[in-house]
Amino acid sequence: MSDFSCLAPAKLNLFLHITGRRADGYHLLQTVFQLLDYGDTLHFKVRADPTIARVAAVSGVSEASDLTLRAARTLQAYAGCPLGVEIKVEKRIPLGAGLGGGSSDAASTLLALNRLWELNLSRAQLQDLAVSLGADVPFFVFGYNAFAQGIGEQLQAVELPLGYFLVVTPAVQVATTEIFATRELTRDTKIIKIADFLAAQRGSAVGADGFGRNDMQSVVARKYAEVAQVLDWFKAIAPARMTGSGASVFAAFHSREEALSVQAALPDGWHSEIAASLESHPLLAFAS
Ligand SMILES: C[C@](O)(CO)[C@H](O)COP(=O)(O)OP(=O)(O)OC[C@H]1O[C@@H](n2ccc(N)nc2=O)[C@H](O)[C@@H]1O
Ligand SMILES: Nc1ncnc2c1ncn2[C@@H]1O[C@H](COP(=O)(O)OP(=O)(O)OP(=O)(O)O)[C@@H](O)[C@H]1O
Repeated sequence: MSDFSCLAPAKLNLFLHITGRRADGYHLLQTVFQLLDYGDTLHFKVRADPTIARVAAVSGVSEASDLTLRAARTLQAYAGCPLGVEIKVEKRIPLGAGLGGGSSDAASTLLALNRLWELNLSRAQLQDLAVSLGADVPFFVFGYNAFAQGIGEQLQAVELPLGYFLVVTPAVQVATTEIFATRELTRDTKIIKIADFLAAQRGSAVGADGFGRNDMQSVVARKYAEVAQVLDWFKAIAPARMTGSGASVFAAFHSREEALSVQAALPDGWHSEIAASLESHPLLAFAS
């Protein structure tokens, strides 16, 4: 069906610090987002009438909550665009895994339709629209590996070393809202300067393992035994950490071979991917 197809890449949070809370209840974060070369594939077919439709449902995602449709409708209304689109998502990024799948699908929809509908909106305008779709969406529109603050919408590009990530996703979906609402969550981690992270990373391993932590990890591991089990397994093998609000856990390696050898040792039945780091969103050149 497709006029245009593109990747909606997954992300990792290399560390995730919760430093406070806004008056509206949203949490203030400091995090480094790493783009991966693996993700969903989106297909778009522009329509001459204003209909926005999905060709096939993503399993477990209702029409009303589908972030690709919400992104397209938000953009159409903002720009007063008379055109429509049919969208098909080939889903690879597991749901509720902390890999930003829905957010990335939404951002790629904004970037692709800005070009396909010939709207010429600026990146800053798209980022403003993005935050209304979810806290992780502005990062994917920004399109570079980034240090993020605020609720994730204040972004600063960072150069990260190239590397390979083994991402293990237990068979549970973690609800981000539930974890942010947990009373025992640490919400007062000391504010860092990005220079601290960059200095720690210089000359050290990819993924800057060791720098900072994921403040949601202990809460998620207590609630979801499957996540605790994956973190435990890695203890004797390689430094590993949860991404976002989980459930995925990742470890960083210098070569694909190293990642493959650890993957080969995983217990039978565990779902895993090996992904390389990506410097920028593949749609950036197309969308601007
Ligand atoms: C955990 C992260 O993935 C880290 O990158 C993000 O902070 C979550 O981003 P997201 O999935 O795009 O989250 P959203 O869909 O915007 O928010 C889901 C819910 O999580 C809570 N939420 C989210 C982001 C944030 N900074 N503080 C929050 O308290 C809010 O209750 C919100 O209603
Ligand atoms: N295209 C989509 N792909 C995945 N989830 C979607 C999509 N559209 C809407 N959603 C909804 O968003 C919810 C969160 O999905 P997602 O996979 O992005 O979570 P996540 O990886 O934990 O995200 P994050 O890292 O941003 O917290 C899903 O449970 C689903 O209801």
